[in-house]
Amino acid sequence: MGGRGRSRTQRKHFRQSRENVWKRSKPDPSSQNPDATDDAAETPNPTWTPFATQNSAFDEYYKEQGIVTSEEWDAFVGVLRTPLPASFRINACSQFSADLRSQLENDFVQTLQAEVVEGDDAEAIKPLPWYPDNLAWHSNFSRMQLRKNQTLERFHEFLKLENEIGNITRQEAVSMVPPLFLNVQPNHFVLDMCAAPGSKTFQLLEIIHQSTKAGSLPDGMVIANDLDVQRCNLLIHQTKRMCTANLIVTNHEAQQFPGCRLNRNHETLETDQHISQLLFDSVLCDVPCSGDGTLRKAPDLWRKWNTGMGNGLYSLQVLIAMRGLSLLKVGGRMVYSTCSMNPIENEAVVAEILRRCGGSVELVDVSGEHHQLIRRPGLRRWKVRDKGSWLASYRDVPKFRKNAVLPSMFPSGQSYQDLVDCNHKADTGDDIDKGADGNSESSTQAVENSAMQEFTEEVSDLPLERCMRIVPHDQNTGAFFIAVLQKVSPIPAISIQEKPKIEIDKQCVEPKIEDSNVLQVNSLESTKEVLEEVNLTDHKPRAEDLEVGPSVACTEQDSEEAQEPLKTESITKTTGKRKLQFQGKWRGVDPVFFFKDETIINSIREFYGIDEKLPFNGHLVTRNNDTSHVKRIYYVSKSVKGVLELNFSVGQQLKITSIGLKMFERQSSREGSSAPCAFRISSEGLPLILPYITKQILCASPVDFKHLLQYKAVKFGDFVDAEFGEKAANLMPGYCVVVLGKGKRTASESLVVDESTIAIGCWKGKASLTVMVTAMDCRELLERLLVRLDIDKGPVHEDDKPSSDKVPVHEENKPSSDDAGDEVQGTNGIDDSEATESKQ
Ligand SMILES: C[S@@+](CC[C@H](N)C(=O)[O-])C[C@H]1O[C@@H](n2cnc3c(N)ncnc32)[C@H](O)[C@@H]1O
Repeated sequence: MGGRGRSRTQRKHFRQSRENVWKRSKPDPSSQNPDATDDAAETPNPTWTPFATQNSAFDEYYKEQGIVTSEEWDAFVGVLRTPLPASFRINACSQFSADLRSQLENDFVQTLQAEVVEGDDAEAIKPLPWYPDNLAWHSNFSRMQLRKNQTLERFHEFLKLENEIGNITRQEAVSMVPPLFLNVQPNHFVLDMCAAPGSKTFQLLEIIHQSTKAGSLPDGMVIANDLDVQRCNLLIHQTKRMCTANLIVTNHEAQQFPGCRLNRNHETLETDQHISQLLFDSVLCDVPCSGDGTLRKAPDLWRKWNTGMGNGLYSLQVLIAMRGLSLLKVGGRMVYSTCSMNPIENEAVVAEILRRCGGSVELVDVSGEHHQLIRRPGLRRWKVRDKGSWLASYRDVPKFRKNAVLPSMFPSGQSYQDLVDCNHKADTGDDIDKGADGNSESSTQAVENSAMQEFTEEVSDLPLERCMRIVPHDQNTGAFFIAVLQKVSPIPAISIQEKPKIEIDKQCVEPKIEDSNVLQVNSLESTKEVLEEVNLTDHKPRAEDLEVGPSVACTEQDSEEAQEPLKTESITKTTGKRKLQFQGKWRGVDPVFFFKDETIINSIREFYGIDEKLPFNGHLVTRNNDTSHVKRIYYVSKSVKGVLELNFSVGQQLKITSIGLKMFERQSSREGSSAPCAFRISSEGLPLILPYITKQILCASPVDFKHLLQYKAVKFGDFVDAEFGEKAANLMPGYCVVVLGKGKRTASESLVVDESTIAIGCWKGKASLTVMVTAMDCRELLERLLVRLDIDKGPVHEDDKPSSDKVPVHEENKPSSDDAGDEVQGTNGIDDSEATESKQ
């Protein structure tokens, strides 16, 4: 499973208004820097001037924080000012992962080396040493070079195509690190709290699926959540390439992610309920951040950077991380990560959550894991900068800034009063260990001294050196911060003394960084205090998110009612065919229904001869309760089914934007007029269902399979293997599956499906077979087959040689797609455009 998504690109929906990173259309005199000329060679436009890759506030800030030594400073900023080299990852679940790796190792490594600038001894491309199995690669070409340099075209085309298909993912090297430290297992329930655009979700799914056999599904699952709907769509598009039935995409504020806890009454009622609340084995908390670790990719940030960006996000980051920990099972791991270098968004957040969890959460020492990854220890001392002043302790915070600068942002995590109290305790001898000499007076004095010391330069007493900071000049990457946390016991009931008032200095914070590291200022406006584990009250949805029907103000009562899914059906008068419109609980999101229409299910099972071993009961869902209008039927794994059942029992607390694997699609009227079954198998669903299909399936010789991919439609009489042509002619009209045969007498071969089996969906028309695979997928599959089977040079087996009356199909005599064209709406007419089925 996975990595064989045959989806059509719908990029236009997702193109962000992101500025092109290393060029600027209109010169901005205020930000021009005559010294920053190092990227000028990249552009063909002589009037182009590079970004000002300098910001004195940035320099002052990070020099003072000491994230690198003063001797290293020049090397550090020097690398930050150069474009980021491209990196990518082979999808471990792809059928072609070994082929792709071998192509990189044996072909591109050599051919691309010629393109490396003379005198530069760096490798053109190389595997990232810390990533398992040579699956992640670093290239010394920037994205711009790949786009502009014609001799790199073949490699660039390779990256684009394989990325689109889902065989590789282009991803920043450092962004691949957090999932590696999560220790995810195939049976894990994983929560990815801030998941869009989804590169780490994809990695997590790969791990879940890593040892899955053909036709089976892992026990684990991933819930990928993001606050931003548009970005959720991008995430759905990304993860569709994975072809997984083990994913739910949700759209919540992560700090209020619902716990879906069943109350006791429910529990007694639903005796067969397997899951009684949402708790996860692993949580990825890749929070929104200021993103200055991405400066090499987004140099525009040089101009925008200011200290308010990090300070303003601190409270939200703490809230999200706390929510993640409360949803984590005891014994589970949570990785907290940012692409920011700022200690306020990093060590200060980690320190605060450790304090709040009071020993129930440990910061894990991962220095022995993935040791080839060069990382620096986390800081134990830092300062806060606010409104142009350096603050060494909370004592230094002016009164009017006390709402914006919090005690917990400082290394001691204490307010002045806390320290005074602490000294007082020391004075009275409470809670203070006697000194080794038993001299309490000297101990008290020592504490006082240390408290006073902290006023001048605070040092955290937590083991923050266990955090990891990746800096760009260590291994030619972006920057990243990672902390691995383990929950060792339930989080105690603590009263949060510090009520973090989320106050953003809007003058300081730039609200738009249109990148994967988006700063979401608006999300903060509705942020509330996180619910502690002990009072994990059921999540109350935001009123504005609830579907209450047109022009009805949402009252508290409405939202209560909305918690009862059955009562939320409302009849809406529409002008179209559909009079009855079932509204879901969440505004703008189609509701999820278990699909139980026996007539349709039986007709599908019967038509394709689907073995009963593939369970349908409770595994099929739709986004439309009107079965006569259902367009798509999705398949969900057992784990996802369990979560869905729980979600129904708790009043649909989860706002689900996407769920499961698209398995069946209704034939359009043109396609389906002559087909006995109204549904075809979707290309995403084919790998899962393939081992269970016993009808409408044929095995083609490599030559005939190649011809299908090349010509898209082949007349029955034109197949090289006449027996295959005959069998194809005898199929029922409509959708069918053609498997690439391995043996000699392919058409009569008994079908054995395993992970390496390659199959495509076709349409059986009156006179021909027509492939139902996108042009791009055909191209990619052909390329892979040519490499793997060496079939370009002619028939693979002697017996397959065409006889004089079985002339192979050439371009000039390629079969007309007359009959197929009548029925198939564009041979590749697979419409993947909708993330959810709002138009069903
Ligand atoms: C650093 S990016 C995540 C990158 C992602 N993990 C990946 O690897 O592709 C942060 C994400 O957090 C989302 N976000 C911002 N505020 C949020 C909130 N309160 N709850 C959930 N997501 C939020 C943003 O929309 C953004 O997509």
